Amino acid sequence: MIDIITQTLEASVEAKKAAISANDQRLIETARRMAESLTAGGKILIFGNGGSAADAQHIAAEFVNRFQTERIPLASIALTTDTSIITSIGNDYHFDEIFSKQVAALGRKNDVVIGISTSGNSPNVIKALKVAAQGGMHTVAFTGKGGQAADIADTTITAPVGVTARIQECHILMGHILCDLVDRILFPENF
Ligand SMILES: O=C(CO)[C@@H](O)[C@H](O)[C@H](O)[C@H](O)COP(=O)(O)O
Ligand SMILES: [Zn+2]
Repeated sequence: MIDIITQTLEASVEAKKAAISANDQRLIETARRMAESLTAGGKILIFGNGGSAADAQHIAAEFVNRFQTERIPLASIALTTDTSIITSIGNDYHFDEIFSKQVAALGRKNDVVIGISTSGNSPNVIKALKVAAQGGMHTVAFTGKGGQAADIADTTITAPVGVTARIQECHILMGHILCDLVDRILFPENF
């Protein structure tokens, strides 16, 4: 059993190294775009399914509350939390629309919209990225190796490995890096 633990650790480390070297420039560009949107009064909308829904909520909380430096709250909403909105859309229309309807209702031009999908193919994430793009929002896909989301989003942050759990471990690392970079751009006096 200890070998499983050791192998998992090694796989996670290797996955993160591969993800960072594949996305370092895109992370900097995305952080700049997020900071620009927030400075202009925009917000960050984030969504995904399962573990990625948890990641969406986790990252949105880092912006609204704080990450590592004391600073004003930053506008971010995870579209994965309101069960009345999600169940009514899923029940009255279709589960594929649970995020896109929220983007249509809440999103504004120049907001940054982040869709997280380890497969890159979840229909509700794809649909929401499309609606965001139609609304003039900047779209970012967090995926595994790519998928349909990569064909839609303005920027795709990949985790070039095949295991969903390893992809998610890369996503939350890169999500935290974005939080840190945005804070350093917006509040340089704090560093
Ligand atoms: O967290 C895990 C697996 O580690 C699962 O809950 C996973 O998030 C779910 O199967 C999702 O439905 C997968 O969707 P996606 O990441 O492919 O868009
Ligand atoms: Zn998971």
